[in-house]
Amino acid sequence: MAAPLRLGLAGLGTVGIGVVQIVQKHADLIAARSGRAVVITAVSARDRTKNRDADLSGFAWEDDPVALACRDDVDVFIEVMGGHEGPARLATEAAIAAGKDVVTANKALLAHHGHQLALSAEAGGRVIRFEAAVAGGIPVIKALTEGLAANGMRRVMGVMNGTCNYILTRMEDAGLPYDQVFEEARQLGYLEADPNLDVGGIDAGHKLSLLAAIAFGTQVSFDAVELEGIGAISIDDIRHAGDMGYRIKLLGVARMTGRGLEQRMTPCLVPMESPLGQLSGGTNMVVLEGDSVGQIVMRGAGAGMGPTASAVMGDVVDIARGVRLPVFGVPARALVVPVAAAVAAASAWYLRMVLVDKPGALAKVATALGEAGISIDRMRQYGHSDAQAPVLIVTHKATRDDVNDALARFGATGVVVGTPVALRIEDV
Ligand SMILES: NC(=O)C1=CN([C@@H]2O[C@H](COP(=O)(O)OP(=O)(O)OC[C@H]3O[C@@H](n4cnc5c(N)ncnc54)[C@H](OP(=O)(O)O)[C@@H]3O)[C@@H](O)[C@H]2O)C=CC1
Ligand SMILES: N[C@@H](CCO)C(=O)O
Repeated sequence: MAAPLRLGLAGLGTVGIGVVQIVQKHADLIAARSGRAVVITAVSARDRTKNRDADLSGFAWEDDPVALACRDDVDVFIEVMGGHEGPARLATEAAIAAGKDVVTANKALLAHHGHQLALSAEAGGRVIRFEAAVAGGIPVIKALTEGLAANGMRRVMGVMNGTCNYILTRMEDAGLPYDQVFEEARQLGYLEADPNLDVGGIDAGHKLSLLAAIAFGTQVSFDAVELEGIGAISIDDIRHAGDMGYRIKLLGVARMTGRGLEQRMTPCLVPMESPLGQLSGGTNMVVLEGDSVGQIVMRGAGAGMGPTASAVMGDVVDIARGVRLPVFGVPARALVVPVAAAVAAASAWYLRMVLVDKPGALAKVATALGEAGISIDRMRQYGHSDAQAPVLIVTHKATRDDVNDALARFGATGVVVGTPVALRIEDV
């Protein structure tokens, strides 16, 4: 049998301890599948005295993750600390410079620095693997990079932030407002230290930018992702969307259009009976569409100790087996700089507004839509006892610019109360 593959593990939190547990529990199985033993030689975290619910006595300790990354007895540096700057970036760069392969769960690091890291790693003949960084335990990177390698990808999309999906489904199931469910999620420990990473769509946007790079052979371009969080979604929208046969999801969509690369992570309506519409709780779902394979739907745990460590160790086993692929599927130097699509493709839209209940109000709104070039598909007015009427409109296909034009025209009608809500309906 070949010499053992030696791991240096930086980060002993949720994911790091999950990695330790898998290495210890499945040492024989991993050795059999890898053709060599896989061992942890050294670890690093901030606080050496912390009780970590795992036996770490057989591992050397480094206070500094950069020192860990450079140790002679480390072949693969596993970065599960988090953060796109500071120790995660420094130690990953040091590991590559020291000739180590890298496995990371850190989507923020790769969304911001993935291209440069990939160039450095590939120049030195090293690999960076990041299955755990996108949709946790779902092996979507492997599916896209390997199983679908012979497809021209049409679209990748998905619900890739479990916390947001938990919040939206809990609002619907319990009939609770956003603020209350957000607080519940905080108490359950679901939210990132900076909750805006979750509810602002940033975490999921990081993940989408990595999928888009592989799917379309482009340099990671997180800055070009259109981001909109779930903070403005009301229980009224969830109910009304349901009345029209839809569920609201924080949905990421990436596709290459004639106008450039479209990447957006925004709240969207999807048909209730679709796989995405049926996705409840903290689960993730990724949908991959290739020109030969058609549509593939992958569903599973997007976070948590076991699922995320499973993905990290899947990458480690690949390295132990000798699998060596370019970081983003094609050599980093061949990845093209994407042109960002200035306007996303047209889609149907859900519009919710409150109208002054007086003759001709609805006609004024319909005229404004017509003037903006938007055709109405369906419309619904709710019964009401006061002088203000809630109205829902589902449009035929329109661009965001058309919708913005219509919203501006609504203001001039004098019959729309407050700010209307406009949400894209994704054709899934
Ligand atoms: N948790 C999850 O379900 C998922 C996490 N990820 C990603 O995995 C990574 C790790 O997440 P998670 O395990 O949840 O994070 P945790 O906060 O649970 O753990 C982070 C670990 O990193 C250590 N650490 C932080 N800063 C330093 C430093 N300066 N020097 C040395 N060690 C440091 C911490 O040390 P100490 O314990 O001493 O404080 C801790 O052990 C992140 O990039 C995250 O986005 C990806 C998918 C899912
Ligand atoms: N905060 C993330 C963790 C996994 O990346 C989520 O809720 O999905």
